[in-house]
Amino acid sequence: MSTIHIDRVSRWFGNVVAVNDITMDIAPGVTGLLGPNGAGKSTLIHMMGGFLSPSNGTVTLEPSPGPDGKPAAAAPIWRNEDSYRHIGLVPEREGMYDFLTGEEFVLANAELHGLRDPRAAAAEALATVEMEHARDRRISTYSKGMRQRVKMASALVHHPTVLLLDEPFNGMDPRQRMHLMELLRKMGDEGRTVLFSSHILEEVEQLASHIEVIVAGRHAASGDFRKIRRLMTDRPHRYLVRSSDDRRLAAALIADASTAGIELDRTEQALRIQAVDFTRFTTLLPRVAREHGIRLHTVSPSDESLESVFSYLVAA
Ligand SMILES: Nc1ncnc2c1ncn2[C@@H]1O[C@H](COP(=O)(O)OP(=O)(O)OP(=O)(O)O)[C@@H](O)[C@H]1O
Repeated sequence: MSTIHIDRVSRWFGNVVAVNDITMDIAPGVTGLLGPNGAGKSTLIHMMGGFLSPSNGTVTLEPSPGPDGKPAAAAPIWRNEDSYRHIGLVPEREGMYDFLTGEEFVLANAELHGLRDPRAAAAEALATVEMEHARDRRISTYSKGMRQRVKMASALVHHPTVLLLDEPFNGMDPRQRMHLMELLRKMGDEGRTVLFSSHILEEVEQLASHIEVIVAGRHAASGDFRKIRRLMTDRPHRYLVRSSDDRRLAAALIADASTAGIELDRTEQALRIQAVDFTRFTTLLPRVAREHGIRLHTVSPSDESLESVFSYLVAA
């Protein structure tokens, strides 16, 4: 069982601050790292994997106890060869050695780790991701999903206790996605520390028992899916509503506590409604319309994008 401790970590590139003073622990089991594009997920993962040095703060690995059962000392990951034995990283980048076969690619990593029987280890890792059938084909002939799986095999070849995956489901078809989810879930259940990044909430919901949210380089929220979901549904929601009588509808809705503000948008010829209690408002609106004989023409959320949800979480 390994834990990664991220302590007041920042990373900047020139004057771009990609990760800004983040503190969190990644414990055994499956953790989802959720955040919109450009949030700093890849940068954070690369620091956890020892591919990138923090500009400030420390990323340390507290490895599983050795064969004698004694807990090993926590050590910084950056430039620490020993920690690389515990970590497998599946990068998002497609840049691979296209001229190699899948097997050669995985074998190269097995050799780099100095494994006793690299060939057997590579064969086992390729079998784990169901890629034996294509092991002799060049990577240049692989589909996106196959490339993803061969990267995964390469990251798993030395049986790491920590597996880090950057946007692993990108480009996968539903079957491959399900298979990878099963695999990651199994690894989490075995007590490995699995962290994957995603900007898709539903993906994270299906797999992660614990979620860390980062936005614009900052740690925005942490908890289980229900807690994060609650933060999202409890936030003010904005709707654009068009009806047969906007003024009467506005007057009737504003009387209810679930509605925080209503304005008449003349250009859109619609009401802009801010609701504070999502569940209550969604039952209130059709009821009020029915009671007043008003027909609803359009009801559309005007800020449902993940970005706006995230910006709310950050401001909270
Ligand atoms: N090598 C680099 N040089 C300059 N800026 C960088 C570098 N790497 C990342 N950045 C910047 O740091 C910020 C965070 O990038 P990062 O790739 O970590 O985000 P992300 O959450 O993984 O996004 P995505 O999902 O789009 O990959 C972005 O503004 C990005 O442009």
